[in-house]
Amino acid sequence: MRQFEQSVYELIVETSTNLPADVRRAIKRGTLAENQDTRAGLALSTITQNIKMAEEQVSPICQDTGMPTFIVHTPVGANQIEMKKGILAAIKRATKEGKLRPNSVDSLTGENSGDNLGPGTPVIHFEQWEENVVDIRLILKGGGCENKNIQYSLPTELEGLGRAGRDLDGIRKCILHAVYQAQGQGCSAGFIGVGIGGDRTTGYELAKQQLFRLADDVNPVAELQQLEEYIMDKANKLGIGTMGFGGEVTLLGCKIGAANRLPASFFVSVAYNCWAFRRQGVAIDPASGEIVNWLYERGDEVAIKGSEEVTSAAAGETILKANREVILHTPITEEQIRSLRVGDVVVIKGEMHTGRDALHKYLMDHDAPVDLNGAVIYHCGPVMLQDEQGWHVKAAGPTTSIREEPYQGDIIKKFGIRAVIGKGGMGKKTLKALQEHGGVYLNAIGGAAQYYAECIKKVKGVDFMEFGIPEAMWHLEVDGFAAIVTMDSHGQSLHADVEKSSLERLAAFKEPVFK
Ligand SMILES: O=C(O)C[C@H](O)C(=O)O
Ligand code: SF4
Repeated sequence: MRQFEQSVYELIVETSTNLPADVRRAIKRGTLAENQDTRAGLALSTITQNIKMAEEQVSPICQDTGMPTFIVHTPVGANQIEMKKGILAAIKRATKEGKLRPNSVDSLTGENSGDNLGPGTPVIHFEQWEENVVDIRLILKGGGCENKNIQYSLPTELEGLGRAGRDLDGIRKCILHAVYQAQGQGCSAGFIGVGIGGDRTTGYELAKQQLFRLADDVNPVAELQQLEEYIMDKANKLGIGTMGFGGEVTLLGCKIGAANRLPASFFVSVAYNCWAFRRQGVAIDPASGEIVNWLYERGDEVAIKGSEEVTSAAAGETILKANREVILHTPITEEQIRSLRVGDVVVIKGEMHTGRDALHKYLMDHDAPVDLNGAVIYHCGPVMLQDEQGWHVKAAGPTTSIREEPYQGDIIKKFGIRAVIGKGGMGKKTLKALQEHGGVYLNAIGGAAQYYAECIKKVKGVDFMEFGIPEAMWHLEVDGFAAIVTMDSHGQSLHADVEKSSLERLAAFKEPVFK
């Protein structure tokens, strides 16, 4: 069984660091369909560059390596208990080596187990089959896109689309709405798996199972194939675009499955997956435990570059080309912030401090361990490794900022923070605080964890390690850290604008299509 554990370890590393070929092709199609000189086009170039960097460095594509979920088919008589032990050991090793972020958090105490093991994590589904091979598939789906999953109970009323009944047309409306409500927060352009029917639990399971289909397969059920094509076409007319920046490409894949339901229930469950769509699988010889073959074509066989060649790994360069570029040295003054407008590209040199859910809650009624006057807060939960020289950043992209909405405005004012970096945008309360205090919200490219890790030159220190690695407050020295102003100190928010215009576009699909 020792070899089995090694095989699962290889599966985990491959899944976390190398996007499979079908996903790369979908991203490449998206890149070619997007206007290169827009914010969305440039974000796609950054994503492309990040995918290459992760592959070359064998490091996580995104810092959020998600909830490891295994679907395992075993021959009759195979020892599933031993296999489970092998999977757990492989998870532990991959975490220790920085291929997975410690992501298993006690829901009552908030304590991070540190090794990705704990009640309910990882998720392992075993099923027997009559083949003489072990088939293991793994998906690493991050928390930000998981938060954008949605389940509808038909009939219902939907914003922009009106009544959705218990028929194919009602299902159509739910799926379009699911894409709309995700906006850029799940790191669009995304992939969706849809489960029609089942109960609340199996509906979501069915939705997630769809994500194991190939991105470019053809649905064997004719009406579902038709619906998939319709959704791909119309969702890409919503104008949400990559990272919610507006643009032509909002959805990269749509896979729909159906199961029977109870007479009283009619669920449509949607699993939203970010562009960092990490899933792979291996067939394993049950006797030796060795990998026989990979179940999805591996990414290194497909060049990811789009029409525009992205060659330089120098962070910042790609998104700088088309926009006004402003270099900010920390600490930042109010005057500098007031000169910034939505659409500007900012390049930060100096210090930034990470802070996410646990820290924001804490700072509401405690002092900060460092002076935050003129400071930059980065919504980020990095992957970190420690050796004799100290801490090293292995992956460090932004996390979804909206979770901090209840705290952010107050914290900006209390500590004199000037810039908040994250992704997906924030709400009205934060916008008001930015205006009153003189602050700015900067959108980094979600999932581009290698790209941003390269901008971090030094780890200067850390506070609150008791919150666990992702939630601790890391003090980082950065250079060339580029992000886009999407909320400024003059009351402008790109996120509010895109949300409004995409709702108007959604409403254009109100009339029945499938009778
Ligand atoms: O937890 C994270 O690092 C990011 C998360 O996946 C998110 O999208 O917000
Ligand atoms: S940060 Fe974005 S790319 Fe990474 S897991 Fe979250 S949603 Fe996916």
